[in-house]
This record gives sequence, structure tokens and C-alpha cells, in this order.
Amino acid sequence: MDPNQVIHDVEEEDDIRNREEEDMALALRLSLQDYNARQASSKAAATNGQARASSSKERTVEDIAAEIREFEEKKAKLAAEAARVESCLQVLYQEMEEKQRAESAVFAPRRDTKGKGKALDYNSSAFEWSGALQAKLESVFGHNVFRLCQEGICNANMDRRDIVAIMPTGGGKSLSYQLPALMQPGCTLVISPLVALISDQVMHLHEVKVDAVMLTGGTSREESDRAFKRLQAMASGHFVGPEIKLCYVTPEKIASSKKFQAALDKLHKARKLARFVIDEAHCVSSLGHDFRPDYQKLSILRERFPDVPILALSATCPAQVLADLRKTLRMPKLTMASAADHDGTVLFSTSLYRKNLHYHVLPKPAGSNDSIAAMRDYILSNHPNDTGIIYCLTKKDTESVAEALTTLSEGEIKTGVYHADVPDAVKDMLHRQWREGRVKVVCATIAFGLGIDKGDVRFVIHHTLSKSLDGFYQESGRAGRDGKDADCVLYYRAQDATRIASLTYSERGGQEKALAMLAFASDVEECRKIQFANYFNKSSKVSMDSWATSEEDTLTRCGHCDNCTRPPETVEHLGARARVAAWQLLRVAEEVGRELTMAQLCDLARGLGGGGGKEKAPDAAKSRGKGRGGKGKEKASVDVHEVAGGKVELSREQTETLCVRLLVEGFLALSFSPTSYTVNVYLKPAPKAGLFTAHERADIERGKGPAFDCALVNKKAARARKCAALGPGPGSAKKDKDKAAASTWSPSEKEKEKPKPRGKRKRIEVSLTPPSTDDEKDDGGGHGTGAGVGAGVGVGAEADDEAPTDEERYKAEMGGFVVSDSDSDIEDWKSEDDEWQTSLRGRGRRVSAAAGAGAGNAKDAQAQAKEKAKGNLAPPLKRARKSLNGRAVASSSSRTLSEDDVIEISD
Ligand SMILES: Nc1ncnc2c1ncn2[C@@H]1O[C@H](COP(=O)(O)OP(=O)(O)OP(=O)(O)O)[C@@H](O)[C@H]1O
Repeated sequence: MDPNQVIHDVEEEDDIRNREEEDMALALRLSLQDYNARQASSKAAATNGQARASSSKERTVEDIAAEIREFEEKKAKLAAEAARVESCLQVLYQEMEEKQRAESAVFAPRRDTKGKGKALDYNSSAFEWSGALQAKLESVFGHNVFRLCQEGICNANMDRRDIVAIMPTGGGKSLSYQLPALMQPGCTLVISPLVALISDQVMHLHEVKVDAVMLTGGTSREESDRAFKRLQAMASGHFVGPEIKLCYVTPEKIASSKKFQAALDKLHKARKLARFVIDEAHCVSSLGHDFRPDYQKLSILRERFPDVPILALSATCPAQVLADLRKTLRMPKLTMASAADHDGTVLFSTSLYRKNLHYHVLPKPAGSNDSIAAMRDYILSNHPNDTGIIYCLTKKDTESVAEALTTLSEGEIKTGVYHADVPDAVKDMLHRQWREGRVKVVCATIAFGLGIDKGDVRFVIHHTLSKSLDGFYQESGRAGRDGKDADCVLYYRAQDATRIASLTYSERGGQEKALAMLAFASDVEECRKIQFANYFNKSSKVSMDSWATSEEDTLTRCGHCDNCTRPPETVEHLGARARVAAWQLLRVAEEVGRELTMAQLCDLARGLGGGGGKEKAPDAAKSRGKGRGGKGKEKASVDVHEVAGGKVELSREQTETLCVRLLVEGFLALSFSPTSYTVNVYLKPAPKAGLFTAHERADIERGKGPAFDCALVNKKAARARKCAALGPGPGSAKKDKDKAAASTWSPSEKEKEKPKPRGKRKRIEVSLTPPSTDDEKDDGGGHGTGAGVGAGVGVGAEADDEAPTDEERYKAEMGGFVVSDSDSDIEDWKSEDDEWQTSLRGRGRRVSAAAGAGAGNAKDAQAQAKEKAKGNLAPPLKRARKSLNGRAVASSSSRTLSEDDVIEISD
């Protein structure tokens, strides 16, 4: 059965029932009045009889006559008072009529409808209502100045024009129709897609004492009856009390409620329908990404009420969507707001670029607790008293992040959890507490957003990549809606690529979107504003000009995002190395001939073995560095010397970054294997890989093959540049005002107080963890030869007892024990010759300390290493020895250690 018909039938029944109820009530009222009148007259008769009886005893005729005179005088006085009140009423009615006539004059179009005369500049403040607009902006909404094109939209509104306004999220679209709605007679009807959004708007309006109502599925029967009665009274002209200035409905209400349509008809006849406002107007067009069929039915508005102006609002409205929505809503041709024709739809389009938002992509530490610790440091250093949001990919993540953040900050950061499964009452409470600042940080899924309008959100952190750049732009756009500086921070590591890929694999266009997000996150050079502009231009045909401002064109760098403020010397282009490594990776992938996880591919190409997968790799006989297969899984192995002319000479992190670039540029492709619980994500060579692999290595080295490069942050240079700053700290947005100052992040006060460890090291731990045997974990790490030594042992400054992280597991697999910098990868240390490295290997149960052990720097580095081993390595090694109770032998194949560094393993 047609649901619309059902709704219609139900509403007709409601109408009939309402009418019957009203008739009953009237009948009751009449009979009650009749009864009361009879009662009163019989009471009066009785009283009069008694009075006559008693007065006949006590009062004379003269007494009565005097009393009559007294009452006659009173009556005369009351009549005089009534006449006075009546004349006052007449004066007030007259005044009101004059006012209404004056307002109707504003309400009436003041344009030359024949299209003659000068063009209109709606952005000017020279309209006769400009003073009144400004006064109401201050008195009702408490703002001193208009934002962006708010004033222009208000002016065109007051002039009863059809309008299309495109403003960024948080730009202040609502005020541009709410303010003129208060200055015009009649009711402005706002059509908005979500009940939550509507409730929030109406709540805000009530807070500033504006009479607004909503009629949605969530409105109670009583509330809805009251609203209907008031609208009907407005239409009948017998309205007592303030008019309803704004009425919010969902598009479904207009499309399917005959009762509501009838109410609109009446309002229209009474000239009390001021305007239609269509929020999120791009939903009208089936060409847009948010098409809603009920929005298309809004075409009825122009059909039935051709003279009621329409305002269409949107944050993103590509040209073809705009053309489609104008066609559906029958809005006339566009005319520019600053030089508008006297007919047509006035177009307002402001820059989508929000200057007050400072975008930063920060490296995400591998361990889950380490990444939360990084966020804790960031928040406490830069936004200790501010409210913010941390967006997480899953409900489970929101809970674990909130809990860990509270624990790691020892309660200093007050967190809340918001996702679809949180009961509504708890959501409301959390929302309230957050608005009041009692909860500082909401850890949320994307369920937290629509309808959430808090101006002073000073930071939005993304714990993991969003599933698309569209989502990321929207979510991060919830920061700084008050126009003041705010930070948008994304924590990123290459391994997260497979995570978002697995979550988007079943979505239409999900893979392309995830890849675009990855391209954004892994880019360490291009200005974030320009990246957004290019993306939206390509994906939604949003004009590049939409990102220009009056001061800067779109392609001028913003000057304050991470990539604009990053010192150029900290960016390393792998250049020819990237091309050779890309060729090697693709060759290995082709040779194995089946899908590999990113970790497996990186390990194989780097000569670390690994690659447990679904099938046995063909010709995988000559194995160097054998991989560890999971239960029932065949190992994949490959002779990297034969297949790829040697190992990829890059760190693990660099190799993963390279894999992401190969994915983004289409040389590698994703493939998926859904299980009952999860979706495993693998990499495989894409057809484009042949552009590389058709060549020999020597050719690639000579520059043949496709153009390809990989730019990444050179940690060493970055560290040298800001060795004092431990935290990644894009810094408080407040500090960011000055672009020059923003070019380097200064350490926070907290950080300054801390003793400065060397390099980026934050904690030192020695872990002894058996190699994991779980092959199904995508990012489970490498496949070393270490036999493992049993239970994990953590010693060191801040060793923790929790389960090993991916990184720890990886390091363990690399050699049993690792004294590690929790932020970095063991291979990073190898490649950074001023760094030190210590590893304890089991069978290799040996402890080694190597400084500058990077390939080819042997002697000098060894000498340095000796020094460093004595100075820097001794304490952790001593702790290790103490912890291991003398059960280990320390030795090193890479260099000679001092006596002090050697620990015997007794068994
Ligand atoms: N002229 C102004 N001065 C200061 N603050 C303003 C002004 N206009 C609007 N705001 C504030 O800006 C915030 C965002 O406004 P609004 O909700 O209207 O944005 P929006 O464009 O509708 O965003 P979205 O598309 O995300 O819903 C609100 O907190 C509002 O109070």
C-alpha cells in the first residue's frame, strides 16, 4: 500500500475526529452555559426574595432609593471608564494597523518589476531597513557584525527576492533568514532535512525569545495541535498574541500532509506566508550526493504558491546541481547579488575556504595507547581549557579512546562518548554538559554532528582517517563556527589505509573516496586549502572559484596549514629511490602472484620474509628470510635478489608510505576478502603496474618508466629543526594568527618544563615478546626468525603492562627484545645515523646496542656508538639486566660493546 495514501487517510480520519471532538465540546459548552445561566437566575431570584424579606423588616424606601442612586453613580463611572478604554483600544488598533501597513510596504517588492532602472547591490548597507536589521542583529541575536554575505541575503530577503545562497558549513546561514523573518509580517516556512537539526534550531530560537514552532514526526500531538490552531488563527485574521515567525518542517510534511497543505493555503490567502526557506537545498537534485526524493516534491511550493519567494541554502552546490534544483523549484535565471537585475534569482556564493581553521596531519604513533598519549599531550599543551571533538571510526573506538584519554590524563581531560547506540537521554545529557563546558571532549562517531551547533569548538581531532574527504571536511568544519581560530588535526599512519579500505569496501564509490582521503593525508607538501578545492572540483564539480576570497585566489597557498608551515628542508623527496623501490615492490607483488597485506608486501620486498596468505606463492622456493605462516596458511616467499635486484632499502615506514602512494596513483590496487567478522584487505598489482614492471631495473634507474616520486617528512631534519619540541603540536590555533610565527611550532609551557630527552624519544622500554602467530592480522608486522623467549617483560621508564602493540609485536618479531622509542620504528633508527638502537635478541638471545648502524657507515658510527653505548645505553641495559635477572647474554654482531653492556644468559 502506498505509504502516502496511508498518511493521507490517517490525517483525514484525524480531521474528522477533530471536527467531531470540537462539535462535542461546543455542544457541551452551550449546554453548560445554559445551565449556568438558569442556575444564576434562580439563585438571584432566591436572594432577591430573601433580601426583600429582610429589608422589609429593616430598610425604608428612602434607604433603597439612596442605594439605587449609589449604584447608578457607579454605573456612570464605569461607563466613562469603558469609553476611555475603548478609545485607548481604538488608538492602539490604529497604531498597529499603521505599523502593519508600513511593514507591508517593506514586505512588498520595491523593485522595478519591468526590469528597468539601476542594478541593485544587495551587499550594501544603504537600504531603508538597514538600520533596523542591524539593531535586531544586536538586540535579538547578540551579534555586532554580519558575517560573509549574511547582510546581503537579509536585504534580498526583505526585498522578497528568490535567492540561492551557498555558504560554508558554520558560515551562519540560519541567521540570514531568521533575522528578516522577524522583520516581516507573516510566517517563514523552513524546510530542513533532519528532525535533530530542526529541534536544535528551534531550541536556539526559543533561547533568544523568538517565536518558532516545528511540525515534525517528533512533535507531540498537543504541541502540533497548538501550532495548527495558531497558524489557522493567523490566517483567519483573528489572531491574538504574537505571530509565529518561523515554522520548521521536514520535506515529508509538505509532500504528504494534506492538513498542512490546507493550512498553508489559508495562510497564503491571508498573505501571511512570508517565504519558503529550503535548507540543504542540494538534496533536491538527483545529481547531488545527498538526493532525497521528498525534496523533489517541493516543486509543489512554486506550483501552489507562485508569488511566495524561495530561499535555497546549501554549503556545497556544484553547477549542475544548482541548475537542476532551480529547474525543480522553478526559480528564475540567476543574477549576481552585487549587481542584481530587477528580476531573477539572486545568487550569493561565498568562499568555502574557512580561514580560521588550521589543518594539520600529524604522525600517528603505532601503539594504540601511544596514539592516545599523543592526543593527550596535544590537548593539554594546546587546548587545556577548550572544548573539542575527537572523531573515531567505530563505536568501539569512541569508547576506548574516551577511556584511555581520561586515564592517561589522570582525569584532567573530561571526556564523553557519543554514538548511535548511546541512549537518547544520555546523548541529550552529554550534549548539554558539553555545551556548558562540563565535558570538554566528546569522543564520537559521525553520529555527532548534524544539529550540533556549538560555536566555540576550538579543536576537532580525527583519531583515524575519515572514510572520505567530504566527511572529513564536514566533520572538521564543526570547529570554529564562531569564526575564531580553531585547529583541525588528523592523526595518520600508513597502516590505517587498510582500515578505512575495509570499512568502505561495500559502499558505492567507497574505494575511490578512501583513496582520495589517503592522498590528502599522505601529502606532505600541497596546501590543504588547494587540496580541498581540487578534490571538490573533481568529485562534485564545485567551481575552483568557490575557494577564493576577496584577498586571495584559490591557488594562493593558505599559509597556515601544516604543509604551508612545514620548513622545506624537512621534506625529503625519495626521487630515484622511490622509483626503484616502487619497481621492486611491484615486481615482488607480481612474482608472488597473489594478494598480500601491506605488511606482508613490505616485509617481502625488504627481504624480511613473511607473506602468509591464502595460497602458496608460485615458484616460491628460494626463500630468504622465511615468513611465518598462520595456521593452515601457506607461506609466501620470494628471492628478492632474483626478482627485484635486491631488498628495498627503505625503512618500514617509508616502504608503507610508498605503498600508499602506489595505491593512490593506481599502480597497486585493493582487494577484499570478507570473513564473518571482518573484511581482510590485500594489495595486488594494478594493470598500471606494468608501466613499471615491463622495464628492467637498470632502465628504471636510467629514468625509464612512469614519472613517480614519494615525498615524506624527513624525521631527522624535522627533529633537528625543532629538537626542543617533543609534541607534534600544530600548536594552539590562537598562536597561529601570525603566519610567520606559525612557521614553527614552539614547545608548550608544559613541554618546556620537561627534561628534554634526546631526539623524539619519550619513553624507553625493553620488551620481550614472543612472535605473534596470528597471520590474519593485516598489519601484524614482520616475520622474523627469532624463536621468542616466552612472556613479555617490560622494563624502563614507563613500561606498561598492556598487551603488545602492533609496533611492539613487530619489534619483537624482529629479534625478541627491543629497547625502543615508542614513537619510532626500528628501521627508522637504522637509517638515522645519529640515533641509537639497542636490541636484545633471543636465540639470538643477545643484547646488542648499535648506534649509527645504518648500512655503510661502519667505522665512524661504531666509534660513536661505543661512546653512546656507554653514555646512553647503559642505563636501559642495566635495567634490562636487572629485570632479566642475569638470564641474558649480550653480544653484538654489529660492533663491540663495552664490558658493561654485556649480559649473560644463563640457560
Ligand atoms: N554574524 C554573526 N556573528 C557571530 N556569530 C554568528 C553570526 N552569524 C552566525 N553566527 C554563529 O555561527 C554559528 C554557525 O551558524 P549556523 O548554524 O547558521 O551555520 P550554518 O551555515 O547553518 O552551518 P551548517 O551548514 O553547518 O548548519 C552559530 O553558532 C551562530 O550563532
